[in-house]
Amino acid sequence: MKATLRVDDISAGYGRVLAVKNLSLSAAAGEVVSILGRNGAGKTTTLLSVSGLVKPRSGRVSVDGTSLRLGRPHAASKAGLIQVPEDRALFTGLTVRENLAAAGARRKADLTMVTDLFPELEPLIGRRAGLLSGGEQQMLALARAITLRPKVLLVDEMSLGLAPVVCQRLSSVIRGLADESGVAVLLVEQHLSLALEVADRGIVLHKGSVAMEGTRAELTAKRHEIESSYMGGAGTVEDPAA
Ligand SMILES: Nc1ncnc2c1ncn2[C@@H]1O[C@H](COP(=O)(O)OP(=O)(O)OP(=O)(O)O)[C@@H](O)[C@H]1O
Repeated sequence: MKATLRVDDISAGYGRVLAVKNLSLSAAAGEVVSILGRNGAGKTTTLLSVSGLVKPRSGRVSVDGTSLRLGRPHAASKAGLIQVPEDRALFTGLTVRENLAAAGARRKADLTMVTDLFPELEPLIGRRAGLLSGGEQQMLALARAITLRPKVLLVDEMSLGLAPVVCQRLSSVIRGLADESGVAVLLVEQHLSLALEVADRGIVLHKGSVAMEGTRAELTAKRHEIESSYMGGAGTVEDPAA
């Protein structure tokens, strides 16, 4: 399968901390790839390296075979790499409609697309984002990213703090987006069963490196090992100079 997103041998970090080491991954159109691992394993840094918000020290990120200049978020989004940030980054004092407009989704077709995907948001369109529930806020954050028509959607910790039923709802939208619109998805997820349910493939990070990777079936067969060795507890990379 031809990769839409290809990440080759990237290393990235902060000061003396090397958070991601020689990491490679790919995602094809219509494929959902989960990035798993415990706190500090390097999942968010991987996404930020792809979306250009962190500049990797080395390596290559390409979309449809074209290399991107590293550390350029605007170029990354123009190339179709759209990130849903972990903290949702909504304007809480603005309405749902205004939040969408601020992201460039002003046309009627954009709003129709959002309410088709998330009918739950339709009656809330004039409500301030700060008054929405956590699940509704996450729907809005996801909707906002989708209206930018991503080739590759980068989703960070979507399920954090949300009820299981809301997580199921969000992951079914993500699955639908991949299946019906051919969007490639990189999904950072702490919730193993949710990640395995929605993903086609997954990679497990440990201390900034890929410790395991496989298809959903392969990772599901190893879920106990993943859980005991690579999820929960601290997996933070050590500062070599500390
Ligand atoms: N802004 C930063 N400055 C310095 N170190 C950082 C920064 N952000 C992350 N780190 C460190 O980089 C390493 C990887 O962090 P990262 O956030 O990528 O991991 P993660 O797997 O996404 O963890 P979490 O699930 O807690 O978000 C950790 O050691 C973390 O402490």
